[in-house]
Amino acid sequence: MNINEMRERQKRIRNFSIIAHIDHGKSTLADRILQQTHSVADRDMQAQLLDSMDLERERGITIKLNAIELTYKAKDGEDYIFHLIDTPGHVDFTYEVSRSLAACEGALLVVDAAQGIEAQTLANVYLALDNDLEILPVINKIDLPAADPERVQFEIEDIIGIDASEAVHASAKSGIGIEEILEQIVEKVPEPQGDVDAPLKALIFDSAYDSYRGVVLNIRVMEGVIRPGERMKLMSNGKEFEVVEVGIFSPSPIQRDFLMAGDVGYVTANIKTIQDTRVGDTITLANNPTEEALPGYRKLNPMVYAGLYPVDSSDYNDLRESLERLQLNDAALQFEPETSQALGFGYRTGFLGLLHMDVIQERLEREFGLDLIMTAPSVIYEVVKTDGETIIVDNPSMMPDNTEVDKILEPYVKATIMVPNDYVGAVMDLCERKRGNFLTMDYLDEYRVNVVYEMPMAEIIFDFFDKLKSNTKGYASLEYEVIGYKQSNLVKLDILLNGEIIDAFSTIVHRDFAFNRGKELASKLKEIIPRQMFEIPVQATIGNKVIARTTIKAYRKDVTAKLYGGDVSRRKKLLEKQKEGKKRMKSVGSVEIPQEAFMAVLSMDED
Ligand SMILES: Nc1nc2c(ncn2[C@@H]2O[C@H](COP(=O)(O)OP(=O)(O)OP(=O)(O)O)[C@@H](O)[C@H]2O)c(=O)[nH]1
Repeated sequence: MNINEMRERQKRIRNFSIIAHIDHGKSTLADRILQQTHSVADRDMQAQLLDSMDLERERGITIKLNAIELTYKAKDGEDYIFHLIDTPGHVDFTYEVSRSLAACEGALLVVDAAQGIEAQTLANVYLALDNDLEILPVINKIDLPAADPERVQFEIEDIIGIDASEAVHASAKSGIGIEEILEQIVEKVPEPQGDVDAPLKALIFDSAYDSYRGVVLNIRVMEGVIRPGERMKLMSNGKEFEVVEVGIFSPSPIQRDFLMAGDVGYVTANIKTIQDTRVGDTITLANNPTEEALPGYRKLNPMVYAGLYPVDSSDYNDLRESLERLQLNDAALQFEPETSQALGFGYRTGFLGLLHMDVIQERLEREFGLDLIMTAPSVIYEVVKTDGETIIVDNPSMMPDNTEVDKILEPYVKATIMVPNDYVGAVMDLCERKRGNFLTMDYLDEYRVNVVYEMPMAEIIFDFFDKLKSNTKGYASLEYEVIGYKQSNLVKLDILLNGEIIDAFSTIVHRDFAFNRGKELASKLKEIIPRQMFEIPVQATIGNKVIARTTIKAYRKDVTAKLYGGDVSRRKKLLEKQKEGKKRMKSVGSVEIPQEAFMAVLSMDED
């Protein structure tokens, strides 16, 4: 294809993503679009094709980026080339959203016709507006009896401030409005602007590792053309590689002769070391390089830290390799070696939030076959010692002795909670109990209120989100951003089993909560830790002071003994359950501790 043909082709490219709050129907709509453009034969159509990982399918959330090329024959008779770039919907993954938006010119904004706009929708819309994207509102689920598209249309205009008069009324589920959406993409999403004749400038927006092809880079070409056989250069480190293959996903990979300005596709170049490529980096050509790299991405720092330990210590190296793999396209995941007296060798691992943490743990277990113990998550504390030195503590067991601590500062967030009128009282109650300071409250319309609190992040990462959902029948939505550090009256709470401190159980708590939390934790552990051959005293302490004590009694007989002669299948089941439970146990000294125990601190009901 010559340059002029490429310029003609470029006019028919449309790059867009779909932004939506969780559950508003993004994946269902993406599937419909795929179906309508005949990218996938109906019989191959698995529900929710874009969510490629099993894990995503099970959880029903989208956590990895995906880009798919589709061909759409529009009413004007032309074939258009669509690149649909998927984005995750959860608050932890905002950074991935901004990554994919940087590769698009437009975005479909999907809003549930019954739920209306939620806090996270707003956050994503602002990201899209920051990236100068054309936003096409889609009011989805109009088939629901509770749908109120007029109200939602008004909301979009009123709250977001964009014109929604041409918002498509759609039902992704029943296939209503899909064609109208496709036509609007052709008409309203701008064609890509980059010069195909300029030196290559391509943005790496995602990557994955393939054992045959090495690192597979997902790129958006901004300017120029890239072809197999050329020498490409990574602008951040100057490393050069020979391009082996370029292509697109449709949704399975299809090789191409080139990718040009405006295209979204993949590149392989025999890149074997995952550390060589970084998401957000710019690719150019070695013999005709561009002068300036693309802006790249804002670097995100982890907010939450937890210890990750292999149940079987011989898996330690595998754990490191697996974490490196995941880090390849997840720069926010960070880790470094750590040693616990109780758990042995592992990694202190940093995450963006609890969901991110959960997803990483599950991927490690499922995709890499590792059995892991994870300790309770912690935020990062700033500790000013009595000798004037300030240290950073991301692991409660590393907190210096009380006598050496002058003051402890903890991260605070500004939490914006969008909630229907009726639940404002419940939300405020909860925020006050979680040490929140009220900031503002705005009525968005006659039904909904934005309640804004400033709160310690530690309270948010514990069980705030679950409590918020249960106290508002699931109607509240939450968004938060870190605003800085504040001094708090915090203490370290230790747990002793058999008279020995188990470092992995240590937590930092507010002094006012410490007594209750200690008591609750001790009695919870008594429930969770199975009885053993001997009696185990459980103590909660602050400094040297014991604030709570319970005892795990020794067991006397086979758990199934009393079922003898009775129902055999039940006995089998019980034994199987025991076996399963075993897998996730860690021997600490002479005590077997199940994974659940390390998370006990997260699910306490002391307040
Ligand atoms: N009634 C009705 N239900 C819909 C419609 N579109 C999607 N749903 C349902 O809404 C639920 C959520 O849809 P998804 O497509 O998984 O939502 P999502 O926005 O992709 O969610 P995440 O992947 O978690 O971000 C599913 O149970 C869908 O079947 C619709 O038009 N009408």
